[in-house]
Amino acid sequence: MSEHATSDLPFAAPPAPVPAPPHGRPDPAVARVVSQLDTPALRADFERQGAFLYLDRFLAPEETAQLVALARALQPGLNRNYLPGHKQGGSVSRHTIDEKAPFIAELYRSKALIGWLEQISGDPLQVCPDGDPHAYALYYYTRQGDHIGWHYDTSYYDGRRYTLLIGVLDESSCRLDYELHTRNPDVADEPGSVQIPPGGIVLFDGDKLRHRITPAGPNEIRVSLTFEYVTDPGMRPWLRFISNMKDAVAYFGFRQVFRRLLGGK
Ligand SMILES: O=C(O)CCC(=O)C(=O)O
Ligand SMILES: [Fe+2]
Repeated sequence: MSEHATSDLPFAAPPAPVPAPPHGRPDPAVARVVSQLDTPALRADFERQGAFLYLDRFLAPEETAQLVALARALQPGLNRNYLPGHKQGGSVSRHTIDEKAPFIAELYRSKALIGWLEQISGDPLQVCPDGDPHAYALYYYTRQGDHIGWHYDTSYYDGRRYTLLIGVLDESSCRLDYELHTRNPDVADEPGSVQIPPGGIVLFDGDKLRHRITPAGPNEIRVSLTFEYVTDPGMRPWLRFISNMKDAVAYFGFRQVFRRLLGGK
């Protein structure tokens, strides 16, 4: 079901060492960025689009460059999955990120970022519990046909689940296709399609946005970073089981998802 891939790198260079963090922490950089945005107008856009927002520019160039360097450095350790008809691609879980790319973990917890997302969504937001391998993760589309079929980012939590996608690398023809308002009988469905440039973002309520990533062509690469925030981090035990199984099979592999339960690293 999964393998460690090292042979599909479209880069000539050998894997780079994990780069040192840039000067300064991500939080002040995000604070600077969001202070320059017209947040009330963006909140209105989010509402009008049924809990969806796309910004082609968000992160500052330094933080974006850091993400690009980390994505390239972590690529050799990714976990590849193939679910016929639904998904093919690679991912790096929050556990690997914690070990090798703490800059990303810090960005995830940035108070300025979470505060801004709360303003846009209108919901008080919390980070996901430590055991959730999906709390923050990198997705890689590096082989021809890598894609994710139509789906919702269903919340298994007791509260709502928001997904923040951050564009990291896009040298691909992949598109994020989506349909707004599908769960709202009073508003007509509204299709759309974007590519997320490095440093751009997409924010949505996972239960409201039907979306997919179209298949990569040959010699293409796309990497996106996903952050998941919730309004209530409680989860019923059997839904936790389903969520863990989905993450093990579709994303990160059993070792990453169940390593705490199994007592391993
Ligand atoms: O790669 C992306 O940008 C989004 C992937 C996605 O929709 C998912 O894994 O649920
Ligand atoms: Fe998704």
